[in-house]
Amino acid sequence: MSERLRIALTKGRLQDQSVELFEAMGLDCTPVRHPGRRLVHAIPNYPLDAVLAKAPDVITYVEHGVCDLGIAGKDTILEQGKSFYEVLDLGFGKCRFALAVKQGTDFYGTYKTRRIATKYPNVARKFFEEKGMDVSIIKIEGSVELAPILDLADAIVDIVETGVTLRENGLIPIEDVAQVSARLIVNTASMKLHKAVIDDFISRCEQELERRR
Ligand SMILES: Nc1ncnc2c1ncn2[C@@H]1O[C@H](COP(=O)(O)OP(=O)(O)OP(=O)(O)O)[C@@H](O)[C@H]1O
Ligand SMILES: O=P(O)(O)OC[C@H]1O[C@H](OP(=O)(O)OP(=O)(O)O)[C@H](O)[C@@H]1O
Repeated sequence: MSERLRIALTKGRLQDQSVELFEAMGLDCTPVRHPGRRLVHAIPNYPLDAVLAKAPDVITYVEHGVCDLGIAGKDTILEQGKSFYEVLDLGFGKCRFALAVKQGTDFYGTYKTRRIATKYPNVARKFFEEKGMDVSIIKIEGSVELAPILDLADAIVDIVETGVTLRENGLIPIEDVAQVSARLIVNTASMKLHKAVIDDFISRCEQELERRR
């Protein structure tokens, strides 16, 4: 295996668990554990460079083929589309997309066009299209729970993990939209060009995931 692969890791919540997975697979992740401000790190004992990127950019880098592999949440994958292979559910970063409203709101009991605030407009649009409901989507960049409080929106579609953020802001989930967890994704051309090393990487991942079951 002479060629080196490049993997884009989602910075933030998924980063530590990605590194723990790699270490359990036998990869020396010392450089990624102490990144400083560096964004690219060579794995010394495996032909792999790890790139630290924001979630939507992980998808962009893999789709463009400048990274062969990526780890991204299913939330980002559902939002951004997928012209890549999604090969493994990595079993961490578990949360869900939910539709949530202010406590006491009868969301379905009106004929008015509902206003939906979300960081994930494509996911929200598809969810309501499948219900045949006409809604107005308002894109928010974060702390989406503010939108119903400020009366900008009738409901939100957002990630829920423990439910604490909803609860502390007087909101309740009324419907699940989709389950979310971290996924391993692969560029379609890389899968052919670097088949041996990518197969090796995937099978190491699978062995570790199997051991965890
Ligand atoms: N409670 C949670 N809230 C948000 N994302 C979560 C949660 N639990 C797991 N995740 C996963 O972690 C990924 C990265 O989330 P993280 O909040 O670190 O970055 P982000 O959504 O880009 O936020 P920020 O812009 O604040 O960095 C999400 O795309 C999702 O797949
Ligand atoms: O159910 P919980 O465990 O409370 O987690 C869910 C919250 O975490 C995420 O927000 P994040 O911290 O990423 O900040 P953001 O809203 O600015 O994206 C998400 O958007 C929810 O607000």
